[in-house]
Amino acid sequence: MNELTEIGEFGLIDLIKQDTIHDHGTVVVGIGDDAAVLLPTPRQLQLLTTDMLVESIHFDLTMTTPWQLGYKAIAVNLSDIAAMGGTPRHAVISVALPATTPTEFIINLYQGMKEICREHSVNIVGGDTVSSPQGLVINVTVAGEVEPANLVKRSGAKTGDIIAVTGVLGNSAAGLDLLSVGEWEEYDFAWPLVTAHLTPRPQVKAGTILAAAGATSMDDLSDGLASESHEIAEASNVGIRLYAAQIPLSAELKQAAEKLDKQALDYALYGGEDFQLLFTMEPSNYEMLLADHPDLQLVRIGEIVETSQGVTLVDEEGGVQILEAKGYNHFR
Ligand SMILES: Nc1ncnc2c1ncn2[C@@H]1O[C@H](COP(=O)(O)OP(=O)(O)O)[C@@H](O)[C@H]1O
Ligand SMILES: Cc1ncc(C[n+]2csc(CCOP(=O)(O)OP(=O)(O)O)c2C)c(N)n1
Ligand SMILES: [Mg+2]
Ligand SMILES: [Mg+2]
Ligand SMILES: [Mg+2]
Repeated sequence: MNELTEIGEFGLIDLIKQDTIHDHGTVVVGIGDDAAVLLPTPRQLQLLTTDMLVESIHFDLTMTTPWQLGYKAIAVNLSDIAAMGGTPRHAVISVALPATTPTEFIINLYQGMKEICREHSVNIVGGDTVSSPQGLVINVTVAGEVEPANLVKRSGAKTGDIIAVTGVLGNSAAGLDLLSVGEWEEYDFAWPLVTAHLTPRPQVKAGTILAAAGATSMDDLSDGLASESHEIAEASNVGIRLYAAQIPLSAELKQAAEKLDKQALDYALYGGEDFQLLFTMEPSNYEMLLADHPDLQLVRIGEIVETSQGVTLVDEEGGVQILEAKGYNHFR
């Protein structure tokens, strides 16, 4: 059992099918028919999101194990459900595989996917498997649910709201740079950064707590703080003022930045793939949230201002500069 040519498409699907359903009550039909059949929770809004990972664009097989890649492919999608205040329920997974892919690779890829699905009780209810003439492509679609009152869009930020994040930023991008340079095992600061990049933890629990606490807008940080701040500013028709000194940077990121001759703050602003949540909230609600949830690593990084002020960054000396919307952008 070495290459896919030996077991074929259907043999592969049989291998994938095991351990995919956690919530039998909501899956009427899972893998094995023409479509999955799902039972939605009454009076909940249905969320549907999809993100694709393409070899050489989103991952490099010399830097990641298949298990880590599978974990991340699901994680980035759960992150988008989290950013709406929702709970992920079901996933469909499509893979385009070069025919020379070892069967072992696919098994490990799915083990990574199944691990994170187990952590979040997400059912894998279907997918598609095709051959690829060149490079591996993984597309995941996740369905989730949210109470109508807890839905958080990008568009609800109001002047006077605080803007905050759920954890440190920049680790993932620095991790990618360390992986690209190689020999990162030599540095004791590298591990949390490389881990943040290869197996990001989607902030699903935090997302539901923030939603219930009255977040007025929310977005997940896939493209970097600068870019996602602009997304919220535009969708909400507001301005945003961020304070460089308040942006949470890990000690490991600072060490890595020094080693790589880069600015730690630049990783946080423009790096992307941190998959923390960026959200806005009325200050009084935020104070209550902090008191009720010391378990969350929330950090206030700025405030919502008038639209005319645009999106700005206050530097450590108090100087105000326009924050460009640069970050990860396909095709640019
Ligand atoms: N090819 C596409 N066809 C239809 N909608 C798309 C396509 N690509 C992106 N979108 C939509 O555009 C919006 C922004 O996409 P994206 O930047 O990928 O969001 P996110 O950063 O949350 O993953 C989303 O509503 C997404 O569903
Ligand atoms: C080999 C490799 N090169 C570069 C990157 C960096 N990178 C690729 S895509 C991306 C942004 C996030 O991906 P995208 O498809 O834009 O996700 P979305 O915003 O739709 O969630 C970043 C930072 C990477 N992860 N791996
Ligand atoms: Mg997307
Ligand atoms: Mg996304
Ligand atoms: Mg993007």
